[in-house]
Amino acid sequence: MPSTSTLNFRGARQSWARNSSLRASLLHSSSRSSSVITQPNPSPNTADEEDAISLHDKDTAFSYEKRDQLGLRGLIPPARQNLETQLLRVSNQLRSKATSLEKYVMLASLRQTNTRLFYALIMSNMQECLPLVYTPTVGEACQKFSEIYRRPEGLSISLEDKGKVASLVENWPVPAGSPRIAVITDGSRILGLGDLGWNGQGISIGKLSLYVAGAGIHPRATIPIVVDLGTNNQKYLDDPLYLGLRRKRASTEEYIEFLDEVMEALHTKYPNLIIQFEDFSTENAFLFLERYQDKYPMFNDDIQGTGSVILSGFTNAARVASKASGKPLWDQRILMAGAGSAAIGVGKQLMSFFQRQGFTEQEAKERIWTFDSKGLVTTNRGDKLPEHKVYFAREDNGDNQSKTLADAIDFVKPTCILGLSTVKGTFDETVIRKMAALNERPIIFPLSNPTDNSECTFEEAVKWTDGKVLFAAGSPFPEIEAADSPTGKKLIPGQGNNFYVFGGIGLSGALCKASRITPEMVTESALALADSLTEEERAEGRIYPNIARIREISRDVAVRCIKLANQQKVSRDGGYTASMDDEQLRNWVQGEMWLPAYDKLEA
Ligand SMILES: O=C([O-])CC(=O)C(=O)O
Ligand SMILES: [Mg+2]
Repeated sequence: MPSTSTLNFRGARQSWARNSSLRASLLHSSSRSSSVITQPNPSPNTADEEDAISLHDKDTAFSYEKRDQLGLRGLIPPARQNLETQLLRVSNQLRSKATSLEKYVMLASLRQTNTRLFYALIMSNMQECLPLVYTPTVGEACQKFSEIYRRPEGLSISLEDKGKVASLVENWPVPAGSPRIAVITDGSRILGLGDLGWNGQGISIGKLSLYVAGAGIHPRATIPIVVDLGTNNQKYLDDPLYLGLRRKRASTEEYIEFLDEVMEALHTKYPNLIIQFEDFSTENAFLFLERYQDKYPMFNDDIQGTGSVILSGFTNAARVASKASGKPLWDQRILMAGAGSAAIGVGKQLMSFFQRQGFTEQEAKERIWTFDSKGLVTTNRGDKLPEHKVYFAREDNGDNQSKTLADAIDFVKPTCILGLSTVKGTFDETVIRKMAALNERPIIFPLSNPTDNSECTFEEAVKWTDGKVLFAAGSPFPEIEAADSPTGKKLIPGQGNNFYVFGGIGLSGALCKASRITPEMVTESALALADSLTEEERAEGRIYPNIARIREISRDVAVRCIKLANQQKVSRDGGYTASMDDEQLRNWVQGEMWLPAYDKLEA
């Protein structure tokens, strides 16, 4: 093992030091421990002694006996404090920070120094912490990732490593078979912020923090990955602090060859690893999904995860809208502002809403319109459409070439508009008022992230529809109190963000050792999410469940996806999960979810 120069406690004894090597301490792993995964489906969550040490200090929670054993007497303040007291301290510290970015930096350093305390903190207050660890703050953090960098937290695989990726993967400090989930990005389209190059590493880390907090994946069983194929962001290329490769992005051929090597290396080393593709630019997102989905257990979060969550929120919103208008549930017309990876993914998922009600594929497709920067996407508008836009391109528009969204609304008469444009203000007053005039309960989902890119705010949507809107955004917005609400009732904005499902999808794949993440599993995740809304939540006007229940939701999504994986024969757990009834499966999944406790080692 490397030297002990990075020890938190330099004087600690060898036994402690062994687990505090550079790699172990930076990456939350123990090179000795093999407790993460053995056969057939062990709990990775046993908080044994080694685990506690490798997941870092319990600090003042160590008993005096333990301090003696580890050579820590005198290196920790005399007080013995449990997790709750430590939580109080870090919550206060967090609240004392002035900006969201400072809070992000503080939380990241807590994740690196006391992993359990970090997760205990965010799980104890999802509402406050989620926007700091994830959207929207993670967007700013990625933009400045090279500036705020302290220490490595994931794998960086760059073009410089071509031909050596397999040996690079060997450097990841966990035993073979252990990691369960990787999130991989090339940084080329981070949220709605464009090409951030290597700085996209922050999105892999953020998503995996949610995998742990929201789906109970063991922190050590996660691998955040950035593949660095250069960047076309000149600002970074000129910035001396930028930590990525200083070159323009590689050609598509080079790209494919390199990604093939990366996927092969990861899969060979970790055959059960579920690989989530995140924030690849549209063309590459589709390209790699098509290339790998029948070969590896992988999925694309922006195409499939977002599609699933919107299908779920739309289904719940359509039920409310149909009740209010007295029109049939299927009587929906959807106009999407945007035609990138998320938009097409959402469109394709939404088709299953119509197909489940008896529509053919063609009929379902005809209830969906796309609109991009050049106007309504049609086959006769005179430009060459990229392949992914062709599917939803209209042929039935006659002479109509709506150039503005307002024109398109007049033409399409939608019941629902979805914002996937990354352009703030796309849903302006004219657009929103038109939707309110057309519909009893207009469905308006401004989905672009982070908050600054949202097509409209919750307040605007409420104001311009007199509170009639059925709303979900990609990023969080504050609730509107009864006193300020045009309806006299408290209004709660939905957050149609893929975090509702990606954790459950990934968890299902990891637990049943799925050989593939099938499109049907993704659709199942949407149905499970829609079904998870309780009567109380419906009565509160929600179309998505309260995020505080994310663990329960991830469990239920995982259970449904595992059952489908068994039916589709893509699970590879030797019939282990197929042998369980529903309740057994639910309890087993629940038991597999890691909890950030100090457990028996607590003082
Ligand atoms: O990360 C998020 O908040 C949702 C997402 O995948 C994206 O916007 O690319
Ligand atoms: Mg994304």
